[in-house]
Amino acid sequence: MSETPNRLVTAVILVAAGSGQRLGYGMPKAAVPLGGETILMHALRGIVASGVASQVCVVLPEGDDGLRAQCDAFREELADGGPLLTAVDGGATRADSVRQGIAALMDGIEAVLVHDAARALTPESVFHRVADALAAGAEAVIPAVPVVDTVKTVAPAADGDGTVAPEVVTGTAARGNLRAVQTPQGFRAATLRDAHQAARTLDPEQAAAVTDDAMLVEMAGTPVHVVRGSTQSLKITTPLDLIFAEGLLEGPLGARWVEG
Ligand SMILES: Nc1ccn([C@@H]2O[C@H](COP(=O)(O)OP(=O)(O)OP(=O)(O)O)[C@@H](O)[C@H]2O)c(=O)n1
Ligand SMILES: C[C@](O)(CO)[C@H](O)COP(=O)(O)O
Repeated sequence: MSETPNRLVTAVILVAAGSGQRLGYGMPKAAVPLGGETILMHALRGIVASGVASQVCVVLPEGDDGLRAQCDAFREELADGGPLLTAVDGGATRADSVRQGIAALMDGIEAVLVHDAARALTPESVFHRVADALAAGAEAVIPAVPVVDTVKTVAPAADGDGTVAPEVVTGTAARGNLRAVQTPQGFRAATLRDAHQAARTLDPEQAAAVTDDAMLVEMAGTPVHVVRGSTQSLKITTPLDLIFAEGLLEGPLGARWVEG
């Protein structure tokens, strides 16, 4: 029978410095209320409950005293023996915010999980699958779920066709090979550091096309392994997503639904 290898000393970088434009609440998304707490607090509690982290490094909107106070209060709430909770200011892009988190990692961290605060309801089991794959020897691990829609590529319609519709289909992706990728994304600490260091040489157009940390590791030619994600790890991006998230918390049984 195979045994689960010992987990690596792990930090979770929780990126929460986004402005939440698409949610449209007029405040940073991490501060938006969800089931009586903020999105930030749901994300933080989920990470700590998973037990994978020796350090949690929260990356906040610069100068947001309210969210920083929530982190300070949570630090007090954590029992002795809980993870070190560090709070730092974020940057202009998600990748900049991740780099701010990397700079604040404590000595001795062997693995890093980068997690979106926007995926505030991620089940503990997903953290475990990512951490266990790293412990088993992977350098990079991402959680993902199968794509349920048919996905096509498009291009602007040629002159004349635009009177009918603005775009035409150029191809249909093979759905069996497609995965919708989530967070937490896990990496050996050196692998993540090197990938983000290399990303500093990208031109602005290339940098804008980088939408997750795994892409940077892929560019370095490092294999990125895939474990099962969860539909409960939805990224709260639009007002409809927030309605779904409220529904998960306030379901008919009055309990948080957990999809392992
Ligand atoms: N400069 C940024 C941009 C994003 N993020 C974080 O990255 C995650 C994914 O980003 P997204 O869901 O796009 O959040 P926002 O940038 O806040 O959303 P929007 O694009 O609608 O403004 C979020 O947890 C967000 O807080 C961050 O830490 N720093
Ligand atoms: C990292 C991510 O959550 C993986 O799906 C996603 O790419 C973040 O995208 P966003 O546009 O920054 O929300």
